[in-house]
Amino acid sequence: MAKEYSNGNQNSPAARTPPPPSPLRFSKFFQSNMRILITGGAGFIGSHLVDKLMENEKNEVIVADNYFTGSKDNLKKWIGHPRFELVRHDVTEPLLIEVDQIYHLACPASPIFYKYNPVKTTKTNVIGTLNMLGLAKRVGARILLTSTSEVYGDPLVHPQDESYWGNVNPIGVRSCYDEGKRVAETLMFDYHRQHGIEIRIARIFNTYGPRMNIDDGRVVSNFIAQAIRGLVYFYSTYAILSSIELFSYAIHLCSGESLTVQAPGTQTRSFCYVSDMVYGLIRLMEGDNTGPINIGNPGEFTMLELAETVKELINPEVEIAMVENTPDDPRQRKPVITKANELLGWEPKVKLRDGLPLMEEDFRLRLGVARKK
Ligand SMILES: NC(=O)c1ccc[n+]([C@@H]2O[C@H](COP(=O)([O-])OP(=O)(O)OC[C@H]3O[C@@H](n4cnc5c(N)ncnc54)[C@H](O)[C@@H]3O)[C@@H](O)[C@H]2O)c1
Ligand SMILES: O=C(O)[C@H]1O[C@H](OP(=O)(O)OP(=O)(O)OC[C@H]2O[C@@H](n3ccc(=O)[nH]c3=O)[C@H](O)[C@@H]2O)[C@H](O)[C@@H](O)[C@@H]1O
Repeated sequence: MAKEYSNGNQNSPAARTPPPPSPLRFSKFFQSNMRILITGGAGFIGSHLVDKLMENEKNEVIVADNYFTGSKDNLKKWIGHPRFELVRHDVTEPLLIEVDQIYHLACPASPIFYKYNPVKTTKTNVIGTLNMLGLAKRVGARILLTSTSEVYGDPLVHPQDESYWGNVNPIGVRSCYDEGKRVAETLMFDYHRQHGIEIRIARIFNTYGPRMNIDDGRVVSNFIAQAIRGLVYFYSTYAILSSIELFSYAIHLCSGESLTVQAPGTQTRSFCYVSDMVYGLIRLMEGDNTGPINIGNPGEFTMLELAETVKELINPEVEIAMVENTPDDPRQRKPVITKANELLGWEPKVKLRDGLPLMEEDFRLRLGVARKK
C-alpha cells in the first residue's frame, strides 16, 4: 500500500511507495549482513564512523572517496579486512553498488578547502547528493546526509533550533558550501516525498578530534598545531642554547608560531568531540526520525576563549595573535539539542577541556613532537 507523506505529491500516490529492498536480501543463501556505504569515509568524521561501524561483525562497510581532503592513512587498519572495501570514487559520478544504508558525508568541510574550488563544492553537494539519492532509490537503501550548522548562515536567532530557516548569503564566498548543503537537504526531502526514500538529515556543528588534517585550516586543528609547533621551536632552541635562556626565549617570541585568532575573536562556536558525533549519527540512522536534527555540543566559546584554553592546556608560552578574518564568518553559533535529546536519546559526553588533550596526542604523533618531560 502507498505510504502517506504529509507534503507528498498528491497526484501520484504510486510514486510515493518506497522502493522495495533488493531481492538479494531475501535470498536463501544470502548473508544477513548490513551493507553500509560511507561516502567521504576517508575523511576526518567518516573514518571514525568506519571504525565504529566495523566493530559490529554484522556490518560490511564500503567507503567511496576521491581523497580530496581524506586519506587512505585514516583507514589503514581496515584495508584488506574481509568486511571492508575502499573505492576511489567521486560522488559527482553515479555509483552502481548494492547497499542497505548510505552515510553520505562526501564534501570538503574546511572553509579553506571548500573555497578552493567552489564550483566543484557545489557540484559535490548537489550532483553528489542527487547521485546518492538515485542509488538509494534504486536499491531501497536508507540514506543519511551530513548537513551543517552553516545552513543557518550568520544566524539572527540564537541559539539555533531546527525550525530556524537561517540567514545565508546566496552569492558569498561560503555559499558553495552553505547553499550547496541547503540544496542537498531540499533534494533529500523531495526524494522522500516524491519517491518514498527513507532519509535522515544531521545538522552537524563544529566537530574536532584526532585525524583532522594538520593543515586543515579549521580553528581547533590550527590552534593545536600552532601550540605544538610553537613548542618545537622553543624547546629545540632551548636545548641548544640552554645557558642563555633569555636569548632563546626572545628568538621564540620572534619566530615561533602564534595562535591565529581571526578578528574580532568574540565570534562563538560550539565544539563537539568526534566520538560523540559518530554516536549521534548512528543513533539518527538507526532511529525513526527523518530530521533535520542538530548534532553538536551546546558549550559555546569565543575564539579568544578557545585560544586561551589551548594555551593553558598545551603551551602556556605560546602567543595569541589577532589576524584578519574572512568574509561572511558567522558571528555566533550554538545548537539547541532538545530534538536530539528527546528523539534520539543523545547528548554529548566529552567536554572541550577533556577533548583537546586527546587530540593533542594524535597531533604530536603526526608532527613528531613528543611532550616535554
Ligand atoms: N567536521 C565538522 O565540523 C563538520 C561540521 C558540519 C558538517 N560537516 C560535514 O560532515 C562531513 C565530513 O566532514 P569532515 O570534517 O570529516 O571533512 P573531511 O574533509 O575530513 O572529509 C570529507 C571527505 O569527503 C571526501 N570528498 C570530498 N569531495 C568528494 C567527492 N566529490 N567525491 C568523493 N569524496 C569526496 C574527502 O576526500 C574527504 O575524505 C562533510 O559532509 C561536512 O560537510 C562536518
Ligand atoms: O560546524 C559547521 O557547521 C561548519 O563549521 C566549520 O566552519 P567554521 O565554523 O567557519 O569553522 P572554522 O574554520 O574552524 O572557523 C571557526 C571560527 O574560528 C575562526 N578561526 C579560524 C581559524 C583560525 O586559525 N583562527 C580563527 O580564529 C574563524 O574566523 C571562525 O570564526 C566547518 O569548517 C564546516 O565544515 C562546518 O560545516
